[in-house]
Amino acid sequence: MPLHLLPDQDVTPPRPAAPPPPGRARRRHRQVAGGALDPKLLIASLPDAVRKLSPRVMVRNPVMFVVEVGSVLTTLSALLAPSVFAWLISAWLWLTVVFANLAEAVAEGRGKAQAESLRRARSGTVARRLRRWRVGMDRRDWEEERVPAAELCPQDFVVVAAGETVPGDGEVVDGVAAVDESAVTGESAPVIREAGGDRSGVTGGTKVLSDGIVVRITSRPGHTFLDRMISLVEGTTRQKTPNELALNILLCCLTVIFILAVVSLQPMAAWAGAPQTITVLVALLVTLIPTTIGALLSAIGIAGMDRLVQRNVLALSGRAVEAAGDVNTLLLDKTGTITLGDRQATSFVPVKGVPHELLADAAQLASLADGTPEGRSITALARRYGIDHDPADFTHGRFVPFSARTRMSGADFAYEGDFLRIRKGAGSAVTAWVTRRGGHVPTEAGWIVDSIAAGGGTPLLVAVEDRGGARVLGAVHLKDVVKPGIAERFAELREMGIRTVMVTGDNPLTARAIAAEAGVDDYLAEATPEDKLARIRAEQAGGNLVAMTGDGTNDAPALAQADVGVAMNSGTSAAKEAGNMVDLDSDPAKLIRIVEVGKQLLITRGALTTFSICNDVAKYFAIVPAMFGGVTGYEGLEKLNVMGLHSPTSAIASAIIFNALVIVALIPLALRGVRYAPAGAHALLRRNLGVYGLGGLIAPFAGIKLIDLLIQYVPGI
Ligand SMILES: Nc1ncnc2c1ncn2[C@@H]1O[C@H](COP(=O)(O)OP(=O)(O)OP(=O)(O)O)[C@@H](O)[C@H]1O
Ligand SMILES: [K+]
Ligand SMILES: [Mg+2]
Repeated sequence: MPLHLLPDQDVTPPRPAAPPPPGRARRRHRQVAGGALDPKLLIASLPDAVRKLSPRVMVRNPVMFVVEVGSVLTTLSALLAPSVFAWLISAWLWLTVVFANLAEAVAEGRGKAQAESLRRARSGTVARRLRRWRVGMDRRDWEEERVPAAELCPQDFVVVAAGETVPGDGEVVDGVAAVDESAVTGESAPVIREAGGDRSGVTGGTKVLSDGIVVRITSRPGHTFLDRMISLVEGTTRQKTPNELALNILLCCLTVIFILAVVSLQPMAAWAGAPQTITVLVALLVTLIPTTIGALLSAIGIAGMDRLVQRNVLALSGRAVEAAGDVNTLLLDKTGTITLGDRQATSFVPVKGVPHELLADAAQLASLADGTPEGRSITALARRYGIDHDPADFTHGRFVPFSARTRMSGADFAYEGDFLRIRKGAGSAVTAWVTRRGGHVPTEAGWIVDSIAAGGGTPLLVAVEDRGGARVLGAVHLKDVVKPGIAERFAELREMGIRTVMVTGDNPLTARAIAAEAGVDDYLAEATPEDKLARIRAEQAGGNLVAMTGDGTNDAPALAQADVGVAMNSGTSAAKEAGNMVDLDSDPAKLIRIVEVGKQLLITRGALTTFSICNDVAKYFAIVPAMFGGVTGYEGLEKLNVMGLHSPTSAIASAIIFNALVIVALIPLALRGVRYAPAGAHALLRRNLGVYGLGGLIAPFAGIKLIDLLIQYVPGI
C-alpha cells in the first residue's frame, strides 16, 4: 500500500513553526481597528444611515421607531403651524434617528472592506478534481478533470500541487504541505497541513507552497468558510442575542411607561390652563426614553463580532461571544493545544532480552498504515536501524487504525509461516490487550512507561502475539514540547478569574508532568471522548460556564457541549463543525482575547445603558420647568429650573440637541468598547456605575447649559 502518492514528496514532515513569543506583535495585514473613528467612514456611511430610515427597518428598533414617529408628528405640526422652534425640534429629531442609524451603518461598514478582500481570495479558482480516489490508489491511475471551485461538493477529492490555491474547505487525506493561509488569516508565516492527524484542515483560498496534497472537500457550494466569513463581517447573518432581546424588552417597557406618562400629562396641563403643543410633548417623550442605548445597542453587538474577526476568530453566533464574557472554566486538550502537537518518536526502549532492532521492527510494522504524525515518526526512526518494510508486502494483512477510544493501533498478518498480531499504544491499553490474550506483562514494562511519562513524554508500549503467545517488547518514547509562553497565558487567565483544566487521552504521569510545566490548575488524564464530554457536563451542572478549545475529532462532542467551543482552524472538520467559534491562528491562548472581547461587549452594553438612563434625568430638569414656566398653580416648578436656561423654547431645544449629539459622541466608544482590565466582577461594576452613572447624571447639565448659551441667539428661540 503506497503511502505517498505525490511525486518527489519529502517523507518527513517539516517541523511546525513555533508560535511567536508572547508579547511580540505578529505581523499581519489586517489591522486591529483603533479607537479613533475615521470621519471619512462616518460620511461614507451616511447614505446607508438615511436608507435605514425606512419604517420597515426602523420597527426592529422600537425606541428609535418611537423617535421616528415623533419626528413625523412634529414635522406635520411644523407644516401646519410654522415656527422656528417647531422646525428646529423637527430637524433635530430627524437627526437623532439618522445618528442612531449612522452608528449601525458605521459598525457594518468596517466589515465591508474586509469582505471585499475575502471575496478576491475566493473567486476564480479552478479545481483539479479526481474522478475516483481511494486510499492507496496509485497516482498513475488518477483521472483528473478541471472544474470551477464553486462547483465542488462534499466528498469530492481534489489534488492541489505546490503554487496552487486550495479550491475549497476540506481535509487533507494524503500528503503533507506547507500552506500560506494569509489570504484568510492575514498571517504570513506558512503552516503545516497533513493527512492523518489533528492538523488536517485546509481552507479554500489558501495557497499550497511546497509539496502537494489530496483534499477531501467538506463544504457545500456557497457555504464555504470564506462565504461564512464574508456574511459575518458584513453582518448579513446577524441575529439578536438573548441578552440583547432581554435588554430590548426592558427598553420597550420604559418607552411604553413614558408614552403613558406624557400622554396623561396633557389633560393635567390643559386643566391648569397650559395645554402643550405636539412638538413639546414629543420633545419631552424623546428626552425621557432611553434613546442613547437604543441608538447604540446594535452597533455595540456588531463591533464585538468585528473585534473578534480582527483577532482572527470567527464566532458563528453572537450568543457565543456573550457567553465568552461570562466563562469561568476553560478546558483544553493537551496535544496540539498546550503542546506543539508534533509528537515525534525519539527512542526505542526495549524490555530485557529484546534487541533494539526487534522492537524497532515491530514498531515499524505496527505503524505502516498509521498516517498520524506519531506513526510516521516511528516508521522514520526505525529506518535508522536499517528497517524499511514496504507496506505493499502486507496487503494480505489487516491494519488496525488508531482510535482515541482504543488508544492503540497495529497490524495483523501472516509472516514467514507464522501469524503475527502487533499492537502499539497507551500503556494501559496495550497491557490490557496482552493480558486479555493470555500474555504476561513484566513489571519492567511498567517502569519504562512510568519513567518516560514522568519526564512529560508519551510512552507507547509495543506488544506482539505469535505462536509463542502475547508479550511486551518495549516502549517507544514520543516527545512533545510545551508551547513557549503558555504558562504566562494561563496566569493571565487566572487573573481574569478563569480556571484552566487540561483534558488528555494520555496517561496520568505524562499529564501531571505537562500540567505542572504548563501551569494549568487541574487535569484529567486517560480521557476518552465520552470522558471529555462528561467533564464538561459536570462543570456545567456545577454552575460553571465552560469554554473548550480543541482540534481533534475526539474533541468534537465536547466542543459541541461547551458554552464556548473554539475549534482550531488547523483541526479536523468534525471539530470545526462542532464548535461555535473557529480560531484561524489555531492558538489556544486566543481564548484570553475571546474572553476579553466578550467581557468588553457585556461591560460596554451595561455602561452605555447606565449612562443612557442616568442622562435622561437632567433633560427632565430642563424640559419640565420650561413647560410650566409662569403657569399659575405650578410656580413651584420654577425651582426645578436649576440650570437657569434662557427661555422655555431654548431649554427644550437644548435638551433635544444634546440628546442627539450624545449619540454621535458615543459612537466611537460603542465601536471600540469600554476599556477592559482583568478585575473581579464587583470592582468592574462599581467602577462602571461610578464613571457612567455619575457621568451620565452630570454631563447633560453642562452640555444643555452650553447649547442653551449658543442657541439663545437664534431669532425666535
Ligand atoms: N498513532 C498512535 N498509535 C497508537 N497509539 C497512539 C497513537 N497516537 C496516540 N496514541 C496513544 O493514545 C493516547 C490517546 O491519544 P489521544 O489522541 O486520544 O489523546 P492525546 O492526543 O494524547 O491527548 P489530547 O486529548 O490532549 O490531544 C495517547 O496518549 C497515546 O498513548
Ligand atoms: K433620551
Ligand atoms: Mg489529540
